[in-house]
Amino acid sequence: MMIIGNVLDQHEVVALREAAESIPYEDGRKTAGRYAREVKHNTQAGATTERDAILAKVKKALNRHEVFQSAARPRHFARMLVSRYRPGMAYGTHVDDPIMKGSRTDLSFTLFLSELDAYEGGGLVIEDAIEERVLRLQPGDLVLYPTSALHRVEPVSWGERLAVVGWVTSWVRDPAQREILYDLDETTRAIFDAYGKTEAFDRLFKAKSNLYRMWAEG
Ligand SMILES: O=C(O)CCC(=O)C(=O)O
Ligand SMILES: [Fe+2]
Repeated sequence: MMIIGNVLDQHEVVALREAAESIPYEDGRKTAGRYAREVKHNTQAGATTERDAILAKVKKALNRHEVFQSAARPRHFARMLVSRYRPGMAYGTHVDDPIMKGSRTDLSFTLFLSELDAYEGGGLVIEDAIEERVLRLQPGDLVLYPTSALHRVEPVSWGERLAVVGWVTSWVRDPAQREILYDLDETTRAIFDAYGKTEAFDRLFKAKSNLYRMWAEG
């Protein structure tokens, strides 16, 4: 699990939030699986060109974001939604579908759009083996988490919570392998910054690239 700050800058967040405020929403149960449907009480933007323009901007921001790329290694986005919670809405404990629109879902993300003082409640709660984490992030910040995790959205008691949620099919399916590649990205960058493109750098970068190729699926 990872929090990635400033995926959108303040200017971009305001523009996307305003766009998200003025499009039509429909019952979120439309895209929920058999059991998740029982506990999903929210709305999501219907398929309009305005919604698609919002999602395209988010996709572009994620594709140019080095940390997101290094952590998620997206092959593509299986699905993206603009979601809206108003008072009384919540999404109870569930797991997301393993396959969406014919693609395996490896990682889920929530990109928060609303100001923290624009709603009460609405924390994203993610369970791991040891504890539950409650996340309520600043607009423009994103949490990336394994799609395998149980999670929920706490009831919104006041205001409005807007977010873009999405699912990534990763080139590298195994989280342990993704972590090794992420560490090697960080290390190669640090060695390059400190010593430049030395022979040792070339050898390390070659090893990283070869591991990536070995593990990449598709
Ligand atoms: O809105 C969120 O933070 C997560 C929503 C969610 O779990 C889902 O749409 O499957
Ligand atoms: Fe979910």
